[in-house]
Amino acid sequence: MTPSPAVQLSGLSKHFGDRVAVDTIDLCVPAGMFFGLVGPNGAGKSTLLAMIAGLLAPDTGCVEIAGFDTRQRREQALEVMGIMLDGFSLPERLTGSELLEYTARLRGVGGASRERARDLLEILELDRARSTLIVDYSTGMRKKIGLAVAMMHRPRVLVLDEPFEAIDPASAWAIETLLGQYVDGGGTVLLSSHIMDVIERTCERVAVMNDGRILAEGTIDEVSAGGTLAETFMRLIGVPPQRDIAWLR
Ligand SMILES: Nc1ncnc2c1ncn2[C@@H]1O[C@H](COP(=O)(O)OP(=O)(O)OP(=O)(O)O)[C@@H](O)[C@H]1O
Repeated sequence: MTPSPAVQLSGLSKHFGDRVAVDTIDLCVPAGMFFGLVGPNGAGKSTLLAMIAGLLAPDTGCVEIAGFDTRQRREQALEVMGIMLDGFSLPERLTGSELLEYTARLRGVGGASRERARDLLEILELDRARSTLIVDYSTGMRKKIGLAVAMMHRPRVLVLDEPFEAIDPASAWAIETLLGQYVDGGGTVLLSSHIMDVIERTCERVAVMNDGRILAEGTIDEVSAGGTLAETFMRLIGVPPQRDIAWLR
């Protein structure tokens, strides 16, 4: 029997007033896939990911995570998912280790929690800040602890909104390796990013989004069509108009 797709979206839409943030999207992310979502600012990526994560109710359509409908079988869908979304608040008065211990208890990780927390803190180079409160973390450190929280219960599907934003190159490499291992072990990653070379290097498939719609979807080679992903992006989205600004000279 073929496994259910990790993420299946059918006719998903979301409006904010007159603005259509997500416009009737159908998308299938197969299990075991490293999948990238790219698009310009305001394309609707965060809105789409928030609906997938079950944190924003769609106006129309449905989301299934590993075969579980996020409305009808919400508990099961949330159980199999790890999420890191933009603007997700963290408990500021805990240290990174305390937050992972707390997450492990909430998620019922049990005896494996110490080893997992140690591995994640080490790989994400947060172990040196073991006793630092989250309120004192840098932006990049907050991203990294958010990723560790998402991974602690070893979910089947990881939904990550811009996990490489504000991350230094060495840490980005560590995160790429970590996510690569997770996918090699059968996990599914769905992430958004503005960093095209990371998407090209890590993802098997990519979707290009603009104005709430998916303009192209396929393997990196299919979507890039002999060029680079950045070139395809510019071709599909268009380049902002350029003009000479006299006062800059
Ligand atoms: N809570 C909200 N209320 C009103 N409008 C919103 C809200 N959230 C998003 N929008 C609008 O929906 C559209 C899509 O926004 P979204 O944040 O999903 O884009 P994005 O692709 O994630 O952008 P970025 O790359 O800049 O993070 C934008 O026009 C945005 O202004």
